[in-house]
Amino acid sequence: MESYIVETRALKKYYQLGTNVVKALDGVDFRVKDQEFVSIIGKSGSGKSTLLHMIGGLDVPTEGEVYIDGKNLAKMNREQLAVFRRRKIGFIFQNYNLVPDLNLYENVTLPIELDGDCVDREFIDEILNLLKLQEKKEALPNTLSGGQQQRAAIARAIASKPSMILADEPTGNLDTASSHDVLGLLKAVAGRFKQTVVLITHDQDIAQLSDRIVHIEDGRIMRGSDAYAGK
Ligand SMILES: Nc1ncnc2c1ncn2[C@@H]1O[C@H](COP(=O)(O)OP(=O)(O)OP(=O)(O)O)[C@@H](O)[C@H]1O
Repeated sequence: MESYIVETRALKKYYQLGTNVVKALDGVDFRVKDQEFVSIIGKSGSGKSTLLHMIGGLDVPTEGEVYIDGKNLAKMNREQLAVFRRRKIGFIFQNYNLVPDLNLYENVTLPIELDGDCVDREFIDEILNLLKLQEKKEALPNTLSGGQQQRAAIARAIASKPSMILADEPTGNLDTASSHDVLGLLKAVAGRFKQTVVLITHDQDIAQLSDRIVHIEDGRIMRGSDAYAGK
């Protein structure tokens, strides 16, 4: 049987708003193979972020299960889930989330330091080289361009050597040229370090850079858009 690094089964997330129920996810079976680069594409409000949050263990489903590397997230306690998130997953968000008082290098190594781990300086240098940030190591975030800040956020996500990168609209604040630049680099770096990438976008051009595109609409994966569906 094929094994997947990500597998959701009949995943549902409902929000009760007054007398209304918002079905953010309504029965999602989503699978990702190890080292795949998958884009999830869909309109605003279709459920993309909700799905990514469930995969990353940032939120709990109303029904259904999430398996990462064959492990059911619902079976983990808080502590195990926190360790799982830190070790396995690198998150990249649209607004970079860099710490303004720390320079680029310090931002990139912060999660490793917080985890009490040793910083692998050679590895960090290699990442910064690949992301074309070597010259900017000492720079504070507010002196960097949007593209540079997002590349710094990518470096930070990769620095702790997670097996999977979850990226929520990482190019949402960038112009077209920078978006392609950043995405191309993310793809190259993830390939180099054998990382799986799940990326959310509403931009068809960006999605084209991935190995596979999954369409989501009204909390459901559209028929035929998941290449593994029915297998
Ligand atoms: N905490 C919440 N409480 C109530 N409704 C929510 C909550 N979070 C999300 N929703 C609703 O769930 C649906 C899916 O939201 P989600 O953020 O996953 O969409 P999205 O596809 O990521 O949208 P966008 O592209 O605008 O970020 C939307 O209708 C949203 O309003």
